Amino acid sequence: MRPLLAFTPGEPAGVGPDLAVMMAQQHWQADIVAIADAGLLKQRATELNLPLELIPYEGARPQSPMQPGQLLIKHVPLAETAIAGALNVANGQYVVETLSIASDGNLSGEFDAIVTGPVHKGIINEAGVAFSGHTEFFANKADCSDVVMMLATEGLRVALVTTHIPLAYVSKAITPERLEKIITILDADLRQKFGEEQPNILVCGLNPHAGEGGHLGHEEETIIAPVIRSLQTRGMTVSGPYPADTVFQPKYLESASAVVAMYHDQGLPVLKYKGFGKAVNITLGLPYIRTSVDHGTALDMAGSPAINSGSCQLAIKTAIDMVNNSKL
Ligand SMILES: NC(=O)c1ccc[n+]([C@@H]2O[C@H](COP(=O)([O-])OP(=O)(O)OC[C@H]3O[C@@H](n4cnc5c(N)ncnc54)[C@H](O)[C@@H]3O)[C@@H](O)[C@H]2O)c1
Ligand SMILES: N[C@H](C(=O)O)[C@H](O)COP(=O)(O)O
Repeated sequence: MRPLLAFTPGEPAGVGPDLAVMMAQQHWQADIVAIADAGLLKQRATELNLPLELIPYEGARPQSPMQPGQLLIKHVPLAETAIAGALNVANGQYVVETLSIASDGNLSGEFDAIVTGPVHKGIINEAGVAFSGHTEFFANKADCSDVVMMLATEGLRVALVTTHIPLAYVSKAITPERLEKIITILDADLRQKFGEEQPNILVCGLNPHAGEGGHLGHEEETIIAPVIRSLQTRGMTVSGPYPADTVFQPKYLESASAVVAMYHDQGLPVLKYKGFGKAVNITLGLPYIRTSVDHGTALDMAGSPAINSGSCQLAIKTAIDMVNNSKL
């Protein structure tokens, strides 16, 4: 059976609606349902001068695949007409509503995966919804206390121990329990969803030079190294803590399945420098598959044919591959 994916374009003033129109021009080995305002997608198709026939999705898988230029749509109305590039707090709830529908549909088994376009975290908060990111939102909706944000590009995967929290909170958030859960989820999903027989996981330290033997911080000696030793005794191939400024070199990465970074901006700038526009964001540990683009709302590019849709294409392809791998 062909996978059925839910696609949420995200922020209506950003590039997400354009990405929905662009990806509808391609033939996919899956059926894709956009969960969005139908008029918004039509408007962007006109701005991009691309054909778009929206086929209402009634809850049943289509009999035959969509043709290029066609897209299944589950219509969710905007509060106000969206203007490309102009955030509107009135539409903040709309974005959250599309994510909720996608989440519910995946939890019930209606969809096989969610692929998300970029949201603007700030405007959703201004709309009165406490929101730090899709990762945390979907984890909460699925009642998962721990999930893993992993970004992947050719030759590098980076998984994060902490995600969207202020830097000032990071050290306290790195507990032995959390670190052990994150690496355990990563190891399990690399096996189950990426077909790795014995994942090789490299773990960064938190402090400069991985604490320099305790002279520049103690988290390596008190938390990270003991967790690594404990996981090694459980048969995992996990090593570190490595200084984050030296681990990202071919000597280490050539045999690595993933690098575990302690916080968002320890790992993601390296990943995005290597592969921005060619990377995918994957949430591990959810009861369903979720992938996303590697970029934000790019308000300055909304409605422009110069948008790079590479990451969106990779996010869809990765979701399809993961669904198919999970069925093996
Ligand atoms: N997946 C997501 O939902 C996601 C990911 C990252 C950031 N964000 C959010 O996006 C908002 C804006 O963040 P930002 O400005 O730091 O990053 P951004 O990725 O939106 O933009 C950074 C730069 O990259 C360019 N760019 C980004 N995507 C592009 C594309 N597909 N094609 C061409 N150029 C592109 C932009 O024009 C801009 O110059 C923030 O609210 C942030 O939290 C969301
Ligand atoms: N941390 C992600 C990135 O930098 O690409 C981004 O903010 C999206 O995260 P969510 O998938 O949790 O929204």
